[in-house]
Amino acid sequence: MILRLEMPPELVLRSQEMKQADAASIAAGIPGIELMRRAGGAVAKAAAEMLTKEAKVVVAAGPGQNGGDGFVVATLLVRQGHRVSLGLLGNVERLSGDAALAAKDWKGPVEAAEDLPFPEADLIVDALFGTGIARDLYGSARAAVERMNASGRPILAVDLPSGIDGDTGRVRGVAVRAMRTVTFAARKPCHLLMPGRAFSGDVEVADIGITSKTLAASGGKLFANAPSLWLDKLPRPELSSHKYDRGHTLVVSGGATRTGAARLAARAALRIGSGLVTVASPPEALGVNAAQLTAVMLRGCDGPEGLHHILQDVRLNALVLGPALGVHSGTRAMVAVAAHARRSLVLDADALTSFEDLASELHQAFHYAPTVLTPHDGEFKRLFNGHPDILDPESKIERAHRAAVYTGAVVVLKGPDTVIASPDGRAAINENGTPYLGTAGTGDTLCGIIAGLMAQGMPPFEAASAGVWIHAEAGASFGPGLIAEDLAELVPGVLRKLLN
Ligand SMILES: NC(=O)C1=CN([C@@H]2O[C@H](COP(=O)(O)OP(=O)(O)OC[C@H]3O[C@@H](n4cnc5c(N)ncnc54)[C@H](O)[C@@H]3O)[C@@H](O)[C@H]2O)[C@@H](O)CC1
Ligand SMILES: Nc1ncnc2c1ncn2[C@@H]1O[C@H](COP(=O)(O)OP(=O)(O)O)[C@@H](O)[C@H]1O
Ligand SMILES: [K+]
Repeated sequence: MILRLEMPPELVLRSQEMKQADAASIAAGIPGIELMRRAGGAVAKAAAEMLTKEAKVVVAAGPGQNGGDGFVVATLLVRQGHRVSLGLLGNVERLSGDAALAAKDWKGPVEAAEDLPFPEADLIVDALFGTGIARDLYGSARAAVERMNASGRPILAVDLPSGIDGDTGRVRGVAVRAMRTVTFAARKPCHLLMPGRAFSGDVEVADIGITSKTLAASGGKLFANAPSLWLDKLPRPELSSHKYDRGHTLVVSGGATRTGAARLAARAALRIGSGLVTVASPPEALGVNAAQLTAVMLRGCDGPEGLHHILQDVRLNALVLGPALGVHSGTRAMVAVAAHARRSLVLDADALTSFEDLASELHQAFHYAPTVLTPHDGEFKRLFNGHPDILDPESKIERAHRAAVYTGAVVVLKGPDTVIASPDGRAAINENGTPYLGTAGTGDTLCGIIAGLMAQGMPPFEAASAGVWIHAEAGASFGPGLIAEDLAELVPGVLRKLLN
């Protein structure tokens, strides 16, 4: 992964926002057909890179403007000397707007999309549906997609793979499995969210003349998670810094047989730069924790009262609660103590599951202190069980956002496509992870990284986004055989790249 540190944050636009950006560009003087020609031109260029001379290209065009792009691509590839078959879903007379104009330039025959000779193609161009998909595919649309996939030939998708929902990344019945996708002006959520990301192949963003100002005015709150989003807020120790300037993170440990999670989080907090880190341990686990901690400090902590007592020390400015704490009322009471103490807080695992059916106790609970919740899907469902307004949206971004608004916390909804959502409407989608992160204890490490960043003064949305990215980058740099213990040790290498 190449770090592009000076880049502005990369905006991701939803279908409606993209439509608005198209309309604003047209109003500003770029005719719609010109945008379509540029879009088709970019796809034709990508196609040409994948083709040898006089190759056989099969273009499948849909009934909307995505199909219009397909007509432009077909026309350009014929001019370049390729043998092109074009098929349409529906008939040419029913095309409208710019797609109808683009179709006029096409001088070849128009076949039925579902009957195209896909198996004979050197390259298939998928221009069936883009951002305008409105329902699940059936009938001839479904047949065309199934035949395209069954051919085993390489597929280049126009804007997004047909059948994928642009905003959610969900498969609408069936979807094209593309080798490569050329999209326009900005990536759409489906290029980053699963399963759309997997269907998109390599994604390239073509500049079709829509300015970054227009894009920002049309969207502006959804980002691809990358250093450009938070690097300016990543803590760097000053020449004069001492450890107390770099924050003090407290991680609460589980009982005698459940202490590993806290130590994983604590070590990660130390590695990310928290000046001091303390594990708060139940009395019966002090021995086992003491035997395995060195730079991390240790204190006895007997339940919620013990935590309240420890937090009288105002230098303890960030907390991790949840990993291996146990699912019970005592854990809920500790969350209440922590929220009341108004320190930076990361809640994970049992601290979330302990509120199963009791999410209303967390309603607006975190408005007063920087708080990050880090549920995986299962924890999220348990936590918001009985809150269909939060659980039901098909978009992972929307679910995370609603949970953030409900609780007042930044929500990190984990997975291969982790979404970080702030109550203020900002959200980021992470994409630099690796499936090797799916191993016991990596979530505990993530908590420690985020808390350690907040301990150093990083605001919660940026700390969560940076933490998720650094964690994923560390995991990806190791790859096969990764275990949670490796992660904290890989953090310095990632930090070195970011801070140098
Ligand atoms: N000026 C613009 O707005 C530009 C638009 N562009 C292209 O336009 C696309 C968006 O165009 P549209 O909004 O027309 O949307 P689409 O072309 O993605 O699809 C809409 C069409 O498909 C039909 N449809 C939707 N779901 C269906 C289903 N399940 N089964 C059968 N038919 C279905 C709709 O009735 C409509 O005719 C973008 O993805 C992009 O490729 C580009 O040309 C760039 C410029
Ligand atoms: N397929 C995947 N690709 C990328 N990241 C993944 C994948 N599967 C899991 N992860 C990441 O691994 C971590 C697992 O956390 P979690 O489920 O809480 O595990 P644990 O409770 O064992 O610590 C999360 O950061 C998650 O985003
Ligand atoms: K498409």
